[in-house]
Amino acid sequence: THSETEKQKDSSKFLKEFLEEMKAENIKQHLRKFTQLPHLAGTEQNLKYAEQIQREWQEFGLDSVDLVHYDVLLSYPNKTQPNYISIVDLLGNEIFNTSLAEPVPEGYEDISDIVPPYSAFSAKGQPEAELVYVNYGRTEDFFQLQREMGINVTGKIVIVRYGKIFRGNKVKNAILSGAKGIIMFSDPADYCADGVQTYPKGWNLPGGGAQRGNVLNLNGAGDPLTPGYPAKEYTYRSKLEEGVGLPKIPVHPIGYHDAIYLLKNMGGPIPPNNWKGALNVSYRIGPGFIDDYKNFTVRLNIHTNNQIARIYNVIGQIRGALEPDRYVILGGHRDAWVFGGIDPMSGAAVVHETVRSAGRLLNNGWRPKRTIIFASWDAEEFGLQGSTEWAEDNAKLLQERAVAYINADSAIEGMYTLRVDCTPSLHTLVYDITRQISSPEEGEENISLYESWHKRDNWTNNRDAPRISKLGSGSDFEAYFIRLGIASGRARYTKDKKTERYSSYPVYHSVYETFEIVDKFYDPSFRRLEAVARVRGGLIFSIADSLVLPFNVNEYANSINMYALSISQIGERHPEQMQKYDVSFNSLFSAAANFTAATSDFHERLQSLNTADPLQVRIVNDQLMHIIFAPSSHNKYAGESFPGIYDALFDIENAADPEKSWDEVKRQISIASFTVHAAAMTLASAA
Ligand SMILES: O=C(O)CC[C@H](NS(=O)(=O)N[C@@H](CC(=O)O)C(=O)O)C(=O)O
Ligand SMILES: [Zn+2]
Ligand SMILES: [Zn+2]
Repeated sequence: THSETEKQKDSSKFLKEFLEEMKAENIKQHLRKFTQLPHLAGTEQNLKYAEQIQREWQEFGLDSVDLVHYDVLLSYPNKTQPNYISIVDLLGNEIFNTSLAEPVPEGYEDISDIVPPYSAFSAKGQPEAELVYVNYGRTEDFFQLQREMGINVTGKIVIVRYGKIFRGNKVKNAILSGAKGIIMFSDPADYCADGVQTYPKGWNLPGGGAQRGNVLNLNGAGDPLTPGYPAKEYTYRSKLEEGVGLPKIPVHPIGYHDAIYLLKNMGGPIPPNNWKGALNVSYRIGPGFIDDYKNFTVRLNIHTNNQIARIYNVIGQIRGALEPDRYVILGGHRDAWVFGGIDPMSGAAVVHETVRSAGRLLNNGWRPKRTIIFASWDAEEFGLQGSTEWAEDNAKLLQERAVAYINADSAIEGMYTLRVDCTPSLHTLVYDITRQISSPEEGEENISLYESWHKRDNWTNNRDAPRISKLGSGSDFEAYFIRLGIASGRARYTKDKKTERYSSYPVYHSVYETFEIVDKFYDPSFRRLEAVARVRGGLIFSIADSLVLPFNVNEYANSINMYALSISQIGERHPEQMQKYDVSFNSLFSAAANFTAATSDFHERLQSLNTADPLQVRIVNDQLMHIIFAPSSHNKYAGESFPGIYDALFDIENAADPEKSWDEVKRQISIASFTVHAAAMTLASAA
């Protein structure tokens, strides 16, 4: 009886109510409530928070809320044998030791169970060697050290600064270069913004602060002992030492007060200027110390234990009224290194308010067409464990039924504007939603978030719209986007990338990530978090409640053509080899052209779709469900398009066997071409 237009009107009425209901003040209370105590994955307190979230989501009115547990490999410092780094003299006497903990922020002096800074999953050991400084420890930095400076790090301990790429890639590069240990430090150049004071007077990292984090190279494996399968009680586990992605050498993080002692006495060549940080040292490369330090070396003392622990996901559901077997997922992690004031609880507080608002709407008679799943993941900091295990556990169902995944990790990393990374088919929806949300900025009450974002971060190349980036990895969407191919996205408030060059945010993964750092500096009005809640919530609502999925396949075609052009341009840098080995991108270009034709044909048919025929609508929606991408092999945080071709072309000018390397390029081009053709076929008319 209710015509489609009537239904559409109801849905947009409910969407408006849903967004209005989310309040800054509530988000502030949620954040305060869940950041008073350290809640590291695998600890009692993190289970208590899981049970509290389960209770409150039930009270908010969700249809069901369950705790789902897995037994995964985690990693903790040894409480009786703390980790530290020493400078030792010829007799092995420790003449300098790094700190064992960060100075506790005021107001938190009575808190116990603050895990000291450590590199989770580091190997145990006490290697002793000369230091070599290798900038950010990126692939290009090690190339420069070895190829231009002729310095070999075999048997040495490398010291690198945090920033630019995922720390697991730095460790992998050090191992591949033969180092027997690696130290990572936070340099003020990367973890202190100009003109800002250190916490608690400002939001910069204090000299005694350090960045915790895992140093795995999992390539999506989740639990290192049960790759590909959920870590349930019955699951077969490999031996501890055979776990996937575990580093073979000791790793440890330090702050810049300690780093100065290790760097200031180093000898060897002065580095290029772009290797220099902001400390008052020469950043000489080594190996080893000079002057009265010349007989001293450095020793890592790492006693960290890898151990299996139980983790808990909270899974809440609102059953769909029309298509209960189609899932829209909003997932963010709950486990923190310490208090998690930004990472992840600024995101978890946003999820809490989204669930509360959805529960209110359910009470007022609304029910989404498709099922909405809310997830509070555990052990994300230990390698995306909770989200990956649940994806492995439910792979079959999710492959067939999940239509979209929106991530809900930290909701703020800066005070400048919105940041969105998502699959191309979601671009149009993101712009549509942000036009319906008011800007959170002072004095911008009458303009939309879209306009505020557009003004501050316009797409640089040929496009007059707010910039949207490719998805990388480094958070819980990985298994859903990369492994299961589900359309995914993430949104948060960010810094001005044009000026603020430091990496992530200064207090990232330190004890100084408290409720206060958000309340005093990042978002005193909590309007920014309210705006992010409305973006994430608006996406979930629209995808769950629309008749035809709001995915724009033409956006997809534009991106595929752009990616094909840019990957071919990397190949074209070597015209003679391409000629010699008969390498061509034509098959990729014609696949992209075929895909473009299929998407515009599909878009045409969509205009004349008989929306009153549920079967026709279902067929079209199923075609809209599936997509292609992967994290960069050199930086897990970065997204790479046509990653197979990109990796085959990487550094090919230095290939040991050019014919073999160019042959691999040809193989990867054909795989990519097939994948694009397959995507085109899913869109072809089902008749
Ligand atoms: O193991 C992984 O893949 C990532 C784990 C963990 N991710 S996280 O710090 O919670 N997420 C961060 C990662 C990042 O800085 O981009 C974020 O999304 O802001 C990390 O980067 O140490
Ligand atoms: Zn984190
Ligand atoms: Zn996080």
